[in-house]
Amino acid sequence: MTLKRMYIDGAWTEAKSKEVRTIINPYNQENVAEAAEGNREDAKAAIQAARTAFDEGSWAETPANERGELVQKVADFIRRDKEELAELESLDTGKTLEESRADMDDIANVFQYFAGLADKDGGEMIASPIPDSESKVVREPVGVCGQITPWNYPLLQAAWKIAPALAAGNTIVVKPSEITPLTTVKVFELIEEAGFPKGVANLVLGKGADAGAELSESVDVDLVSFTGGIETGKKIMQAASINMKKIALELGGKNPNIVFADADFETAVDQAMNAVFFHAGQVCSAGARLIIEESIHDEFVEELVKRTKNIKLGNGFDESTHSGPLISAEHRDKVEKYVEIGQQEGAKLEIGGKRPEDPELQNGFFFLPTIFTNCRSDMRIVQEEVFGPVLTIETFSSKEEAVAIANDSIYGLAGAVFTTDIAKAEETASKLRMGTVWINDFHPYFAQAPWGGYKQSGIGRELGHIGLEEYTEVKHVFRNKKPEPIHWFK
Ligand SMILES: NC(=O)c1ccc[n+]([C@@H]2O[C@H](COP(=O)([O-])OP(=O)(O)OC[C@H]3O[C@@H](n4cnc5c(N)ncnc54)[C@H](O)[C@@H]3O)[C@@H](O)[C@H]2O)c1
Ligand SMILES: C[N+](C)(C)CC=O
Repeated sequence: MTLKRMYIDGAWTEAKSKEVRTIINPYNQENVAEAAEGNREDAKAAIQAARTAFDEGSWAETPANERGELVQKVADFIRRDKEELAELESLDTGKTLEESRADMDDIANVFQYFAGLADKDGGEMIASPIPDSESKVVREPVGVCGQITPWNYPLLQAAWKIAPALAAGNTIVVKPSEITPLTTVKVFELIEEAGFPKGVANLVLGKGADAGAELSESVDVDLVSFTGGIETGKKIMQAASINMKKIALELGGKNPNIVFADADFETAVDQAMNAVFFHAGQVCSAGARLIIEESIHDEFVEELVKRTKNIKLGNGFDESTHSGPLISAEHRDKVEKYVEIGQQEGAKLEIGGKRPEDPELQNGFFFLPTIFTNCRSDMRIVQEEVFGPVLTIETFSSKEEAVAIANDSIYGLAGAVFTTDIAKAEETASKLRMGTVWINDFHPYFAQAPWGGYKQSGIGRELGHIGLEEYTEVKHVFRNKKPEPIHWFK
């Protein structure tokens, strides 16, 4: 098995400690790769390489269209190597190959989008109120960016950070989740093939508390962008204060899905299933809180339960599989614990709530799709992010009540409303305190639209033109066209 290595200052390197981690397939726990397990020392070397490359200046000063051309090459290579990348992603995460292929399409689009944006902002002239002066606003790269990513969408979340940061002229150090590094390593091979100058893009592998913490603490890092859990996000925010580095945090969610009685029944049931059970619920924006109008509750639940019985868990490489396993034994323990909590709190278990008995699934970290009714907003199972295939169902009898329940959360990542009354949909959407609201749909995201959370779901936005702006500093340049003494101090 070839060792997956780090990419630091234009060279592939093992961990200074020589430590290695075995990467497993969560479907069957088979070893799929060995990866260098970096630590703080490796992260320091990567930060130093990025610092030198930035301070030396040639990357930031490379014409923006040329930076864009290199980023575009990565998009092209991802399309060329799509199948290999998709297979690696499915081996690493257990997600279905179909999902991984769709992720690779999205990822290539993200690189292409930011490649195209690289040279579109030429700055802005300001109407200066001071006679004989010129005032302009320009955007410049922030500097060295630390980028820390999670395991659920390993390459997608990395792409949302790598592509805009490089297009804007920053230098980067990426640290993927230690349990799912394979596609990020592969993309660094593509970055090398594209011909980025040495030190501009660096990859460090290893645990969050070591390599990741170094990225958030180092005074040589100017910006840290993190996608992951809320508790880690708090640590990163605190560590970032050491040198007031800029922060971008994409955190968790406990996302409401409001279904009015006048919604198209078939669409709403189908989408509610997909909202919560897609990728075994391991999606930040999973529709884990179904908030349904009382009058259709019983019929809706009956249909959901019927369809949930038919979800086929299995190997992501098998075309008949609907959903793969959870990522790890530890994560499945967490999901199980929440199911226990839900039952203790008085929620009614309608289906699931345990591991499958199918002998073929015993080596994987599988958990049955689970539905709870009789839920209330004050329950932990409703408030806390389970990040697994667990749906809670609450009811409402007025649109005001639906909004109040939906907003009763520390999170504000995403939510949806299903109704055939467009005025009601728009009014409800306007009252939801979330970064993304879908009307009669769930889950769409794309390179052109910003993504991020209100409240404790995060700080900042990725994607869209704002996703590029996050990687820039704004500078006002004022020029006196007729300089002369002002004689304030005589
Ligand atoms: N908002 C979004 O767009 C979005 C997208 C995907 C996932 N998520 C969230 O991610 C979470 C699941 O991912 P996870 O379990 O990998 O999250 P996590 O917070 O455990 O880990 C995320 C990354 O942070 C690193 N890390 C851990 N401790 C660290 C520390 N002290 N300092 C620096 N880095 C550290 C990890 O090694 C990993 O690379 C969920 O909460 C999910 O909602 C959010
Ligand atoms: C942001 N998204 C939806 C792609 C992945 C969240 O986990």
